[in-house]
Amino acid sequence: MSLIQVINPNTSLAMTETIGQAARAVAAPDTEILAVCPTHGVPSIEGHFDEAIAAIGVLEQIKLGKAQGVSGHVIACFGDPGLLAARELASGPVVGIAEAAMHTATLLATRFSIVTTLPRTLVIARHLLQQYGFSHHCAALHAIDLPVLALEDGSGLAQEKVRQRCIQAKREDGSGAIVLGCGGMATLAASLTQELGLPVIDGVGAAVKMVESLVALGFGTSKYGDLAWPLQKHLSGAFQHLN
Ligand SMILES: NC(=O)NC1=NC(=O)NC1=O
Repeated sequence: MSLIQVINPNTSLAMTETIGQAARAVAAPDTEILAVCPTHGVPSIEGHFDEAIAAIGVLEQIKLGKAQGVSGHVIACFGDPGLLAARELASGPVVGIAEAAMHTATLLATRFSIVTTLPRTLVIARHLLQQYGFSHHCAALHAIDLPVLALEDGSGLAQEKVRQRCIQAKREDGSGAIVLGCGGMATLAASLTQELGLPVIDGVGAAVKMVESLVALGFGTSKYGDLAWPLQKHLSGAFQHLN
């Protein structure tokens, strides 16, 4: 039995539920999904400032997950906030949804497009493409120009905008696959794949399967080199609980 912690780095309980649903939809029968979010922090992550705040919440959840004996962790925000810091802290594998979705797309198509939320988050996706080495695989990036939490307002407007942008990307980009650039879009992937006739990839599901595979192969995060345990220091004030 594997217990995989899926961390929504923002504090939206509705989005945590959406993300948990997407994770459970693909999890193996012997995998239990523990969908969590920080108790304090930022309600949605839409820029560098939000990512910095969210990263602390990710580290708190990693620490809690370790104490609960989880086999591995998913960081379910498309900016992969705190990913390398989380890997220093974690024993098991830690996979971010952007990284997972991009890797998956390159296994299915020679070029992919990304459809995300606000235009100001496009640069974050571009930075990740460079960091992970996928810049030359990404044909185009699109933003629906709606805030992250519009995906949870029940109107269906954001979901329809995602659908329209995916149709446009298929028509214009020459991409063979599309990556959904927000954890809150996770439950849209299967229906869009069906409708568009090409892989529309949700990073939550991709990351859950990658963590399952890494655990099944007997791998945890390397503790040799820069991802070794954090150096022992006394953390003070608001960070004492991370000691
Ligand atoms: N590009 C994004 O929309 N990133 C995200 N912000 C969140 O709060 N969750 C995401 O996945």
